[in-house]
Amino acid sequence: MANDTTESLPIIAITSGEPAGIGPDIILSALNEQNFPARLVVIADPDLLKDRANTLGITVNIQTLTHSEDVAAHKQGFISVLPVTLAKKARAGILDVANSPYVLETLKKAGEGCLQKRFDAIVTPPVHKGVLCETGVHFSGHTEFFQAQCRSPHVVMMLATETMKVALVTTHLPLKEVPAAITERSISLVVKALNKDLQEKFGIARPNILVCGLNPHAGEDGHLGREEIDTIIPTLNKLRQTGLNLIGPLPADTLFTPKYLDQADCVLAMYHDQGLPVLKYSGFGNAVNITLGLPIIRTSVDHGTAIDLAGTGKASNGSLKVAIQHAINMANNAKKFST
Ligand SMILES: NC(=O)c1ccc[n+]([C@@H]2O[C@H](COP(=O)([O-])OP(=O)(O)OC[C@H]3O[C@@H](n4cnc5c(N)ncnc54)[C@H](O)[C@@H]3O)[C@@H](O)[C@H]2O)c1
Ligand SMILES: N[C@H](C(=O)O)[C@H](O)COP(=O)(O)O
Repeated sequence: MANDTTESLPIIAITSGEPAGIGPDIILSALNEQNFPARLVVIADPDLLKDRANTLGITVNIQTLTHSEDVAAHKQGFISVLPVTLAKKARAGILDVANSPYVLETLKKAGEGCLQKRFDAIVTPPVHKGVLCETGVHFSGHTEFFQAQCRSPHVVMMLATETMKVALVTTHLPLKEVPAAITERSISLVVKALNKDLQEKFGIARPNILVCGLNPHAGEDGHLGREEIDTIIPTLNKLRQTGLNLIGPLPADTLFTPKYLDQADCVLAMYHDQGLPVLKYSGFGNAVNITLGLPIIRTSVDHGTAIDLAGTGKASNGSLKVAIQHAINMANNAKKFST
């Protein structure tokens, strides 16, 4: 039975991720190596975790919960599981579309639990977008999945290391669709949501946001593209008039240098592969992915399913540990704000 101290700990739901990937491996190793100051509920098939623990030679006590509320404070070596059953036994390293509904069900349960306040936050190990799409459901990312589930008008993907934060105007969009998606509306919604969450979730009173251009050399005065002149600059100017502290748009190739980064709390990139490769180069394996603009707290790892490493014991659990700790910190902060 939970005591007073236990009850003050946030309940963090952790989904299993793609069962053929490294999600189960890193959950087992992270929860086995470290005590987290929280109540952790892993939403997964308990047999998946037991099988993978055997494969990896990890000794862990896996307890199946009937009600998520019964979860005890996390202790190294103990894993509390809210069960969801796989359609087929998962094989490490071999994707099977038959298990895609299982993956979606774990996400759905985590989101519902958070919306119903049974969980304080969600942490998501990686899913494989391709095998989820093979079911016929279009799945472009957790970000968009939870946006739809929470009916949030606009969300922001932000990845962070200890020294750098990078947020995106567009998320999982084919490159050829990016220019049309860079509009006054999309930039304004993202900048406002980003500014608000940097203040409320990260305690930055007046965030400095460094904004990338879209085109090479930020359009070179219109000779290499007009999106800066037609859309980005006028939109940033309007936003500045509301008191926001925005720098740019600057050419993305030279913006990621200390001269500019030192002045900024966060970089806003126009598209996925403009911003994330820089962040991952600087901190892959220790960064966290945070979805801003949701009514719930959701963090994730900075890497994918690494199918080549599943079941080998070679996957790093660093980013998962960071994602869990961030979720705990954000949940504790949210509790402070609400009391
Ligand atoms: N949070 C998420 O759900 C998430 C994030 C990124 C990618 N993905 C998905 O993962 C799938 C595979 O993507 P990918 O191949 O581009 O990227 P990936 O991150 O799975 O793999 C890229 C490289 O990094 C290595 N790697 C990844 N994670 C590692 C870890 N924890 N420890 C050591 N090495 C690691 C892999 O072995 C591989 O060489 C795709 O479907 C993609 O959409 C999901
Ligand atoms: N864009 C993320 C990355 O490159 O790390 C990744 O695809 C995960 O996105 P979701 O959190 O939306 O699944």
